Amino acid sequence: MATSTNLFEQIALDLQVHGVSIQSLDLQEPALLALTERLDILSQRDFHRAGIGRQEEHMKNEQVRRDKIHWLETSDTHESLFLSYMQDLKVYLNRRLFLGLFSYECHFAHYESGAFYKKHLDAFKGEANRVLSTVLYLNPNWQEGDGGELVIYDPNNSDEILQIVTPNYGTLVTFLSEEFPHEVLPAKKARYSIAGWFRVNTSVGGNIDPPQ
Ligand SMILES: O=C(O)CCC(=O)C(=O)O
Ligand SMILES: [Fe+2]
Repeated sequence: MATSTNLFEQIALDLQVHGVSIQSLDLQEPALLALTERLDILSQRDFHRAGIGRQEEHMKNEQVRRDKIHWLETSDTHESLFLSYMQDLKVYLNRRLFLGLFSYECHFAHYESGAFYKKHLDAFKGEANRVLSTVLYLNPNWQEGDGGELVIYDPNNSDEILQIVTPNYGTLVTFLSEEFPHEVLPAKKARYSIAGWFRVNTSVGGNIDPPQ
């Protein structure tokens, strides 16, 4: 935790001032190295098309997003290392910004060449309990021209581009889920990332949601 304190503080400041943060992890960070190792072990069979529902939803879904995902779980030692790193970030941000973040969930995402994710919000005001979105990129040597940029739009004018982020290895993007529309431009080669969400606890009547 000690070595990541500067980064966590920087993220807290960015969020406080801008609501969005673009930083880089230390490239020797064990949690990052663990993810790289895990990606080597996972096969394409471990990835599933994101958000598949009924057949017609599947068709609609295809127009919106084309990534394939694999959820992280604490039962895997590599995945667990990253989850506990994000747990540390959660504790830090709660202390620093009083966000009341309760849980974190995340998945690997694989965008094949040609895959994209159209402009969307990760949460809707008043409805969702997703508070903070995070995206960490796992692509060494991503070149200009490889596409796959994350485009973040102005919350007050969703046609106005705020930031264009190259999905470079170690880059960590954090933003307020209800505020910032964003999209992934078509990738021209395989693109890997971890997309995740911190949630608040929306328990009612003593039922804990999300479950711990
Ligand atoms: O991979 C990215 O850059 C963003 C992914 C995203 O927006 C999502 O999974 O909700
Ligand atoms: Fe998103």
